[in-house]
Amino acid sequence: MNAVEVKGLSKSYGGYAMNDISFPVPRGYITGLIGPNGAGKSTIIKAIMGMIVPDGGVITVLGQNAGATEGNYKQEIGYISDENIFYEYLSMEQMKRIIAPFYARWDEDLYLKYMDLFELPSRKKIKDCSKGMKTKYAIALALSHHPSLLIMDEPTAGLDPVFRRELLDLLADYILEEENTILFSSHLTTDLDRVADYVTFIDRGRLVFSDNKDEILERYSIVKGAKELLDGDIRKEMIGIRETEVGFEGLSGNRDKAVKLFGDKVLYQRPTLEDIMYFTSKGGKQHA
Ligand SMILES: Nc1ncnc2c1ncn2[C@@H]1O[C@H](COP(=O)(O)OP(=O)(O)OP(=O)(O)O)[C@@H](O)[C@H]1O
Repeated sequence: MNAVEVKGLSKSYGGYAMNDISFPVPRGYITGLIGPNGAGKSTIIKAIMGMIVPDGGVITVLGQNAGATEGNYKQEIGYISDENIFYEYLSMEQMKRIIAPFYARWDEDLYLKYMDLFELPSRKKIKDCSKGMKTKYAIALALSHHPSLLIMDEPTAGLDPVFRRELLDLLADYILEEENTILFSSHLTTDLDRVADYVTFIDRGRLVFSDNKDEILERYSIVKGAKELLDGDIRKEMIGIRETEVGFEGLSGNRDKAVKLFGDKVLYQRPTLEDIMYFTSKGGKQHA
């Protein structure tokens, strides 16, 4: 079963168009939403949260239509925005007192545990918090009402490497519990390399793929070879190519086919999500 289903989503703004995006967020797993700056990740997340009205498509969240006013499915969602959505002039404690009553399953002890764990001073005004502190605060609030679906828009962007790791451990614990689900958007893909089960990749408003992460990393391959091998055949097979002084490095979307075509004349390496994002975006631009 899917916690979220996005079907045929489209949305345009001035010079930007997102067209016919469909992907699932399977229940019980971590799905990463990746893409370069401006790809449309926040637009998709806002549409899932019912915060913007799409031009077309249907989004179901925990069995309800996104944006539906009836029902209380939002009780089940912990949302971490990439923007500050709190009243800046309030302290963290004052803001919490406004937010907590909206949630039937608010757990004050759990909130205090996270505030302590994240070393957040509750009397500090939100405007005086660093970017990382604000993110930690948003995470504490989001987790303290026992959501079954955690939707995080670029949560690791302002965090130091130590806390980033702690957060990933925390998410790993969260996902162990019952049927909890995470949708996690980021252009910093190393975190998702580590924790995602499924990955949806958006590039300039179009869906590149949405699949099991391990299958994606098996299917794609980095291909490295000497410059003299770089002919039309190789170029045609590659999603993107980077030429260096001595040779080339490219990305193939089909490792088996590349091996059949080029045999042992080139080297094959398992890519990272960042490699896939880099070559797809760059390759796409070069051939546009
Ligand atoms: N309210 C708006 N009005 C006009 N254009 C918008 C609006 N919101 C988003 N856009 C445009 O839509 C496109 C996608 O933006 P979006 O914030 O979804 O990208 P993103 O993938 O989240 O990027 P980033 O990684 O930089 O946060 C961009 O070109 C952006 O300028």
